[in-house]
Amino acid sequence: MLSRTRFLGSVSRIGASKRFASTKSLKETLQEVIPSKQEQLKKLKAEHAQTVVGDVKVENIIGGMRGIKAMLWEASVLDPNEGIRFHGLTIPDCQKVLPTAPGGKEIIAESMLWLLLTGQVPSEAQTRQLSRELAEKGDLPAFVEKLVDSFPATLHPMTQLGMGVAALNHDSLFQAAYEKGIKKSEYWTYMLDDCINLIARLPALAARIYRNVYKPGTPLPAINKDLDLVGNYTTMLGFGDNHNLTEYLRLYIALHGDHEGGNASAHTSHLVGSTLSDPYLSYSAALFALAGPLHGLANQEVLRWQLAMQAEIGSDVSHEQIKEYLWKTLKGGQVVPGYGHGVLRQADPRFIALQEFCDAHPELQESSIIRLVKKTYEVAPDVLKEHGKTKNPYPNVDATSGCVLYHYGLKEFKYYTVIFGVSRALGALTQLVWSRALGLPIERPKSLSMDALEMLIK
Ligand SMILES: CC(=O)SCCNC(=O)CCNC(=O)[C@H](O)C(C)(C)COP(=O)(O)OP(=O)(O)OC[C@H]1O[C@@H](n2cnc3c(N)ncnc32)[C@H](O)[C@@H]1OP(=O)(O)O
Ligand SMILES: O=C([O-])CC(=O)C(=O)O
Repeated sequence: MLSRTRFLGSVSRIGASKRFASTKSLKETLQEVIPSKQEQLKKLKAEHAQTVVGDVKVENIIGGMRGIKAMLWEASVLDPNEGIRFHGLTIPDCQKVLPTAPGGKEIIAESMLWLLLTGQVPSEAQTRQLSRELAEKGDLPAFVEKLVDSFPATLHPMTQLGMGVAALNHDSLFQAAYEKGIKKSEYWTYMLDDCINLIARLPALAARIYRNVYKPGTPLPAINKDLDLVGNYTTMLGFGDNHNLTEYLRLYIALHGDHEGGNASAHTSHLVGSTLSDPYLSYSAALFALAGPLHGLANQEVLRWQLAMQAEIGSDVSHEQIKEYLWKTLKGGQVVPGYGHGVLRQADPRFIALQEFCDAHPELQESSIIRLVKKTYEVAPDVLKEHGKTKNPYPNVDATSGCVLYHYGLKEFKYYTVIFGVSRALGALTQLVWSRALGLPIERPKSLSMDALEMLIK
């Protein structure tokens, strides 16, 4: 198991620029950071355009492009064994240096967003300033409220979220400016404004969907200008008085924010954005990728699977009983949800961080579903190794994320991927700003038919 202590040494490697951000606003900070990144890209193009950094095998082409280094993504890089680093910072590094909410211990969305966008650790004051800006911009336009209210409660919450986000493009500043005719060098500023407006509005949209589907007729509280984004989100969901759930959601939303660029949701937003679609349309598309059970929807599937296990074999079970249940799932031709990964080859450090949250909260240690998740983790890797198919027999973040929500009373698991969707905006939208600041082109890889591939091989 990867331990938190294993990572602590890396905090000392954080560069001075990352530790001491100035008092400038987010836009001013980006204005300062962008020229050196533009210069870095110019140099890479001039000096290394023809340098080979990998080769493409037939297995990559027919295997979901796994392993091909083919995208620029600034905010985070994923190592198969160590997991994610955000601008070089591991999760424990971030837990040490990123500002939390007043009275809270967990990283908040605003400090993670600042880090992702600028590569700098924000000060407390900058974090609060961003919280206020997001709260001030958080209300939904009336027509979007009406649209969401018109959806049948039977429409999956992720479909509702994607449609709501797409409709918000009515107010896209980038699209309006593009129509007027702005210079390429100005694209990123309008992108940034759209991205901030979208992130600000996600809690109200996502909470409205929750209320409509699961708590119809209950009043949605107004946004509190003195609360952070997730504090407001939890309050609007109706769980504002549960401090531990609020803290858990802060951590959850910060950690799920970015996972480099190749994952299906981030890649989708990058692809759509590369056509100069605005951030609302780009991120709406990303949400529909996140809604697949092999990706974000796995957190709903994990809970469904763990509850079915609990119903069949009980809560107080032996390793042997869990092993048998795992084999039953595998022999039934199904995947074990929450295990395996396209890149990771060790337990996901996000999983570890969420498990540590559970270990630090006595009410979670006593929870039968959390105990079952932990016990499953003690057995599943060996079973998956013996099964011999998956390249990574270890848990990913989804193996535990939904089960904690369930324990805290947020039991409607079809809603869980919506929370992931509120989070993934941090990283996907960050890259849209950077793609425009760096002037990246439309994405258009080459495809081949099997006949064409065979000709190439000959
Ligand atoms: C936030 C996230 O998106 S994290 C991922 C969430 N998804 C899940 O937890 C769903 C379960 N896991 C999976 O389906 C896969 O591991 C994925 C989709 C995450 C990664 O897929 P791949 O990169 O193709 O995995 P890999 O190369 O290891 O797959 C090889 C084989 O092992 C199988 N396999 C992979 N993971 C599992 C698993 N958890 N249980 C059973 N079989 C598995 C694959 O289905 C594949 O079988 P096939 O050859 O019959 O097609
Ligand atoms: O990286 C991936 O492919 C899937 C994943 O864990 C994420 O997107 O958070």
